[in-house]
Parts: sequence; structure tokens; C-alpha cells
Amino acid sequence: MNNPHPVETLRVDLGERSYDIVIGTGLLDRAADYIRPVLHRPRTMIVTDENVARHQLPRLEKSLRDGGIGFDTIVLPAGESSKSFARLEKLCEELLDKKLERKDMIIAFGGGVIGDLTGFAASILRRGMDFIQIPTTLLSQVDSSVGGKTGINTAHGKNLVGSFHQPRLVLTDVTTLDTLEPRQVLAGYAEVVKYGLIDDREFFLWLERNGRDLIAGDREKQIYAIKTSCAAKARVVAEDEKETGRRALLNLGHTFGHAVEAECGYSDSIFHGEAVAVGMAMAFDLSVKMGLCPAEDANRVSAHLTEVRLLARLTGFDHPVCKVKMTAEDLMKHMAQDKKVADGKLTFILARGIGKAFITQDVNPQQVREVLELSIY
Ligand SMILES: NC(=O)c1ccc[n+]([C@@H]2O[C@H](COP(=O)([O-])OP(=O)(O)OC[C@H]3O[C@@H](n4cnc5c(N)ncnc54)[C@H](O)[C@@H]3O)[C@@H](O)[C@H]2O)c1
Ligand SMILES: O=C(O)C(=O)C[C@@H](O)[C@H](O)[C@H](O)COP(=O)(O)O
Ligand SMILES: [Zn+2]
Repeated sequence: MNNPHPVETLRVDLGERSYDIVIGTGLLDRAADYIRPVLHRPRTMIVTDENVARHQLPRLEKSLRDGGIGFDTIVLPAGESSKSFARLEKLCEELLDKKLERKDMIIAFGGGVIGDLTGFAASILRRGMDFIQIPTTLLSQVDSSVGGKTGINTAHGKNLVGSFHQPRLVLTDVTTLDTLEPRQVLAGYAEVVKYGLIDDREFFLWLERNGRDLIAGDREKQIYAIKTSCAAKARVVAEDEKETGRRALLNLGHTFGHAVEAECGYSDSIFHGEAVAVGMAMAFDLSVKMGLCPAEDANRVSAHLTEVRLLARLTGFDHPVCKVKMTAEDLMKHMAQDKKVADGKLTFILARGIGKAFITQDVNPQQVREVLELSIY
């Protein structure tokens, strides 16, 4: 494949755990060249899912084969339900069955589900193995492949069992997005919007003008958005790797969104990115209700989400989640399990406006309930 776009490399600066994020087109077909320098010996294990295997795996396997890098491949079922104890156990046993040594390399090849699950397996197998992220969804290219959060869901909530385990390399080939379903592209776009809302108003304004083209597949715009998002995430992660402070900003919309995902049983009724979109709208609504944010900014956020056909509310859309019956009380119960709960109090990411997000525990639960009710009814 031709390589019409320059390869961009960003660095996640974490001392001895530092790594590159390499972004470009056609990189999958030259994956061996990028992977070889981080290998101890030429032996790898690819973990992927059935959709990625169907659409993209031959490219990666050919490159490794031609490049003299040994590999085995494990193909898992696609979807959020794979982030489970049962699947983790099965994956660990399969990896051990292949007699991977501690210094061999695991490759997480897929979206955020594969990245989170495989990264977690890598962090516990033989007390910690190296892994590489090759993200193939917009969401994983702008967010989940970077920063080392790995984990699975439990009956109690989203990502409640996991670890911080940084990859050795993130290799992002934007052409993999060409086989992604439109609904998944949109879901990933929500996390792109998140970076604008947190602390980059200019980027949000750019998305208002260019988001639709990006979603429709404009390559230049995709690359610009991926670079901007990864650079923002790399900065925050370098500052606060284990989320003792500022990193929690990356959770904008997630306290609400994770509760909706849990209430839907981690099913296809709502994808993570879609839940984050509606969660961000709720975070802005709560900020307005608390007198912290101009209503004009919250309206602008909802308008943009709606314009690109993301959810800004849990009713009134032609979307499977709108058929799921849930109450504000159900969602409040899930939120009580959020990892940001401290001293029994919820922590929220709110905003004083677009690009002005901040972290607070000073929130009245009754106002949270009202925002949820407004979104549901
Ligand atoms: N670790 C983090 O920092 C972080 C950040 C954001 C989200 N996440 C997690 O990521 C997960 C969501 O990730 P996701 O949105 O990538 O979902 P996903 O991994 O389920 O992928 C979405 C769907 O697209 C398919 N797919 C992937 N790549 C494809 C391609 N190139 N062509 C065709 N089909 C393809 C997959 O098989 C799947 O059906 C959630 O579990 C979320 O909690 C983690
Ligand atoms: O990397 C982070 O930090 C994030 O919060 C990114 C989020 O988009 C992502 O969904 C993350 O998995 C949520 O983290 P959690 O700690 O709330 O599970
Ligand atoms: Zn997220």
C-alpha cells in the first residue's frame, strides 16, 4: 500500500515506561519494522477479535511473516461481554498453553475491548509481560490504546478489576478505520469530542466545523483528530499516570456513561462511546443546574452531539438504548460503585464552559438525580 501520509510519532513520557505512539497509513503492512525494535526475541502472540480477524488480520500476519517474526493468533468473540472474568481466565490459559515466555511480546490487535482485556492479561501473566497496542477502532486510536488503563467489567460495574500497565508501543494505522461500522466510528468520535470539552475549546470549534467530514472518512481530518487527542492524553498521562489527580479529567461523562452501560448489561444497546456522549451532555447539564456553566455552552455541546447523530439524551432518539427501561435510581446505584468515589462521596468532572472541565466532589445528589430524570423522561 502507498504511504501518502507522513508518519507521526508522539511520545508518552513515563521514564523507563516511556513509549511511542506511531500514527500513519499503511503501517499495518510494515508492522514488523516498527515492532522488531521492542522485541526481546522474534516471538509474539496476537490477540484479536473475530471482526478484526476477518477484516485486518491478514495484513498484520503477512507483515510479521515477511519480517521473520514468529506469531500465534488467538481470536476472541467481539464485543464488550469479552471484558469478563470468564474470558480473562480462558485467554490466560490459552496464552500459557502456547508456552509464551515472560519476555515474549503480546500484541493487542483490535478495539478497546481487546486492548483492555489483553493488556490486563499481559499485566498478570507470569507476573507481568510486555504488550503492544495496535488499535483498529477510532475509539482505541484516540483513547484506549494510550495510557495503560487495562481491565475487565464485573457484576458490580465497569472496569472494576484491572491494572495500570503501559504498552511498549502503540502502532496506529488509520486505514483500519475503513472497515469499521459507521455506528462504531461515531461512538469513537464521542471520545474525540471529550478532548475538546476538557481543555481545548479551539479543538471543539474545529470539530464543529470538521467533525462530519472526519466521521465520513476524511483521512486528513481523521489523522489530525487522532494526533490532537493522543497528544492531549499523552500529556495528562505523563503528569498523572495512576490518576491521583488531573487524569480524572479524562473521565468526563464517564460516571454517568458507565452507569448506563452497566444498566444495559454491557450489551449492544449502547456502546461505550455512545454512553460517554450522553454522559458528557449530562455533565454539562449538571454544571448548568449548579450555576457553574453558561446554558449556551451546554446547548452547544448537545447540539453538536445531536448533529453528528450521537446521543445527547436517553430518550427521543431512534437508538436501541431508548427502548431500555431504566430509572434515575438504578443509575445512581451503579454510580455509587464508581472508582472515583472517595470517603463515600462521588467525584464528578464538571465544566465552567467548553474547554473548562474540572474535578469536584461538591455535588448535591438530588441535582444529579434531576439531571438523570431529565435525560430519561
Ligand atoms: N483503557 C482505556 O483508557 C479506555 C479508554 C476508552 C475506552 N476504553 C474501553 O474500550 C472499550 C470500547 O472500545 P471500542 O469502542 O474500540 O470497542 P470494541 O473493541 O468492542 O470494538 C468495536 C467493534 O468494532 C469491531 N472492530 C474493531 N476494529 C475493527 C475494524 N478495523 N474493522 C471492522 N470492525 C472492527 C470489533 O470487533 C467490535 O465489534 C470499552 O470497554 C471501554 O471501556 C478503555
Ligand atoms: O485513560 C483514562 O484515564 C480515561 O479515563 C479514559 C476513558 O475514556 C476510559 O473509558 C477509561 O477506561 C475509563 O476509566 P475508568 O477508570 O473510569 O474505568
Ligand atoms: Zn472512555
